[in-house]
Amino acid sequence: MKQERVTAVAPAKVNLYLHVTGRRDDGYHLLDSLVVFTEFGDRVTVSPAPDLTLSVGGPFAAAIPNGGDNLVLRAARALQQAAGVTAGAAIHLEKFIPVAAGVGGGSADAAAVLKTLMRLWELTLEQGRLEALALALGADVPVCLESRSAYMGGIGEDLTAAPDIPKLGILLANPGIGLSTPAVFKARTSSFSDNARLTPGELATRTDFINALSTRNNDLSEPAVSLVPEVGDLLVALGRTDHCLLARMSGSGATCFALYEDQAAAEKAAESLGNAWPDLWLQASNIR
Ligand SMILES: C[C@@](CO)(OP(=O)(O)O)[C@H](O)COP(=O)(O)OP(=O)(O)OC[C@H]1O[C@@H](n2ccc(N)nc2=O)[C@H](O)[C@@H]1O
Ligand SMILES: Nc1ncnc2c1ncn2[C@@H]1O[C@H](COP(=O)(O)OP(=O)(O)O)[C@@H](O)[C@H]1O
Repeated sequence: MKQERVTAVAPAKVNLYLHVTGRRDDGYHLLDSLVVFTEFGDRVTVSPAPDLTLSVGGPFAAAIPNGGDNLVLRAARALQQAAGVTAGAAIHLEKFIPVAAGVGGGSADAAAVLKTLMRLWELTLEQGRLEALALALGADVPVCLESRSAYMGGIGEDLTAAPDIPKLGILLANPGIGLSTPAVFKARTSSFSDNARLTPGELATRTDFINALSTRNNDLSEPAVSLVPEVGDLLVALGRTDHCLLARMSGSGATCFALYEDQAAAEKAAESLGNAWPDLWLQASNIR
């Protein structure tokens, strides 16, 4: 039956650890990261229409381009071309994820629009072609297609599903300052790190998992703090919230996260942190 309207959540991405393990000749960096997704995210809706159009709503609508530069329209056009589609679509994006924030908002939107348009246009695209199309849109788009916990290698295209990870609540916190991904990679001064995938034993219990994560890093937080010192203050503040298990920056920042036993503890932490730091953007959720 022809789809009238297809909706999907575009979940925020979090790098629980991120090691920079090398650099390619073209300047892209090789990564080793455990990537997870939150229950919180943007929302993408596509409906039949003769042309491709985009409308954007939600709290961060004004922070993204609403024309052809928007990743959502770039993704839709790339899919149209790859599959030889002549139909259009009216795309509506509700933007709840902060922008240029290290939580993959644009990548999640691009992945969600690929998935929803494939259903709307009743397309089957070979998985390898879809993944190549996703990677051409951004290094984080392939992992967002699955939106499941995964180890990410290469520049983002080498994905391995992660075993089940213990249930955890998460608090996302953003100081309201955008950080450019290339600028953060460029500001790195330290040497390359090793790959550091977790062993099955390190995933056995929540305590084992948190201990294991504590021995890994986000190699981009040092350069991010050098560019935006507020990120360092935020990490200290998150680490001091009641029952915080781990506080760290995600991706190239500036969003930081803290892990808790459940969402209720994350919500309590959000309340106390919000009182102390009123212009902070805060969102409690669970890891999916
Ligand atoms: C750092 C990460 C970690 O998950 O997340 P974010 O901070 O963006 O959320 C990602 O690798 C980002 O992915 P994404 O944001 O899609 O990157 P792209 O648009 O492809 O690349 C933007 C720029 O970042 C740098 N870049 C990106 C990925 C990578 N593996 N090495 C790099 O050096 C390059 O300078 C590139 O020109
Ligand atoms: N739909 C979109 N959502 C977010 N950012 C977008 C979108 N389309 C284009 N952009 C641009 O992509 C850049 C990266 O944004 P984002 O994906 O939020 O960053 P990050 O990967 O660091 O979380 C920003 O400069 C933004 O203007």
